[in-house]
Amino acid sequence: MATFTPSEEQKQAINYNSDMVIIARPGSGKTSVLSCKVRNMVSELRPYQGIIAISFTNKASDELERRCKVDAFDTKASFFGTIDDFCLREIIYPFARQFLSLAEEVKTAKIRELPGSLTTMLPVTPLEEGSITNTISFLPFIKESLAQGFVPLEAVGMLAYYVVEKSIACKKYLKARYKAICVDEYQDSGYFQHQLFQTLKELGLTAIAVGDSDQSIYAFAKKDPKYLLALTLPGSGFEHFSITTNFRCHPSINDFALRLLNSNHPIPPTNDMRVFIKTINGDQRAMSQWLESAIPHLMEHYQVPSAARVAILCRHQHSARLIANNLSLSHQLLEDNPFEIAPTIEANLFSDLLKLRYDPKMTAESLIERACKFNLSSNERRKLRRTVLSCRTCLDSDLLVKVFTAASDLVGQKLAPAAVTELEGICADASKLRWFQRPSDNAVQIMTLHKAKGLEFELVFHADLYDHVLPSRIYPPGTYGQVIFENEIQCLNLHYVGVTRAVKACVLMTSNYRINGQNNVKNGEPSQFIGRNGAIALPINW
Ligand SMILES: Nc1ncnc2c1ncn2[C@@H]1O[C@H](COP(=O)(O)OP(=O)(O)OP(=O)(O)O)[C@@H](O)[C@H]1O
Repeated sequence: MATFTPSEEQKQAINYNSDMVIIARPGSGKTSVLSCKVRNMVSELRPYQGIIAISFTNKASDELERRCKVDAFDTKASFFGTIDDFCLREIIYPFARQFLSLAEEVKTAKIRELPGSLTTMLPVTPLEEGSITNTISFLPFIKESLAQGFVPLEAVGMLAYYVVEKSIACKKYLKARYKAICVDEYQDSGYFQHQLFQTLKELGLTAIAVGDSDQSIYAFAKKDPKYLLALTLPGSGFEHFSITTNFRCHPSINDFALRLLNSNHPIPPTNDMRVFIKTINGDQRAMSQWLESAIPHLMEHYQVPSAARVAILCRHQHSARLIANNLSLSHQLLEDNPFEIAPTIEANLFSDLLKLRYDPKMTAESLIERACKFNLSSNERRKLRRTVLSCRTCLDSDLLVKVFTAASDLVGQKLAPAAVTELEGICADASKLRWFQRPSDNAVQIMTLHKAKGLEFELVFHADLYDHVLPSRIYPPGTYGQVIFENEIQCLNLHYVGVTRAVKACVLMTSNYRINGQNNVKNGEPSQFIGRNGAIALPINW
């Protein structure tokens, strides 16, 4: 923290001590601001109290936690994790039993994994359209799922809100234990997350929301920036702050990105333009060939010290895989592992324990804290630490048993055997274990734009800039011949997120052919976003 000297805007946001909403542009230091705020607030608390710090992904949460704990700072009984983690660990598991009958062993499951006898109980209205007023119609399904030992993942928010509303003990606990709630990436909040946030504020917790509606990219999952915007309206009860200076990107990248969103954003003349465009003759495979020489060349030119600071970002996973398969430079392709696709409590624990095996910087203590094991005797704590650390030191042949045992001990109950099916497959396959290893210093990072959210790289190659891909199109009946984009603003936000990941230079990439998700070769027409609002990238002709 010693190296962080806040700007005036950042200082104002750090020093304000009540309910607030911070609109933070890309690279404007929201993680730095949030960690400062958390540390300031925690200093005033008793040892058994803490702050709820919610991030969108475990990766973002780890980063916030790491920054808060710099110099062995004691964050007391604070909670760092995702909203689903919080709902399950702090609300549903401890309090739902008070008035709902739960099976002895309960595990989270996606609706598609539930037995048909349960899913037939779902009402016609999809769960994503659940609200306070129609919760009652979902209750028979939720109650029966719990009785049979399942918490339906899609209903976690609804159930948590229902439990908080019904349980006085839960309200008292949350009020006594936590003094504030900070939610990062609020633009990607859903309905019940927003309701819960407001309820915690009404309970007396200081409520802090941070986000940027221009980085909203999860509308397909029913997340909506309208909840963030509602907090900025007069009368919302939230003081509104903005932090606008982009400390990450070269000024020419920042101006280019802002011009994409706003046709009036001025672009000052520069002889050091850092947004480029390369049109490849061929498809994604030819793109890989060009990248073979372009990456080392631009790394040298911009003095990028390691290939891990270089990213190739794609709209779709199949494109990322295609580029990776044809790139002989050392690279790491970030793929969705099954634990990320269905982030149950068990899945998160397995994932963390496997990461701990390969990452010497991760501590057993951080996993114990994440599991909210605060009331252990020093003997119990030592024993648990040993069990967790055995996942790092054991032989490959013992990995499955060690991870399963450590996860069960962290949860405090033996996990259901069904939870280990994925784990078995992963522990037995060296190529799958690579998902959990830290990126090597000399591997170019290849991932989707969604995965790049919240990350930064010195050099970014932003691929998939094709018509039909970014933006994608829809063809409603009776609109033959018309060009209709599918959620153009979300597509634009995704492009904006991609460009603003770059610190030193960003290369936009398109090609005259493209291979689609069905492996068919199509004509590659350039994306409508290229040149949008007069944001002109410098062509690369070599
Ligand atoms: N006051 C400051 N002075 C100099 N550098 C800063 C300052 N604040 C933040 N930074 C740097 O700017 C970069 C972006 O900060 P951070 O990662 O916190 O941004 P962010 O707002 O979380 O970004 P995004 O929303 O795009 O993910 C980091 O490298 C950080 O160290």
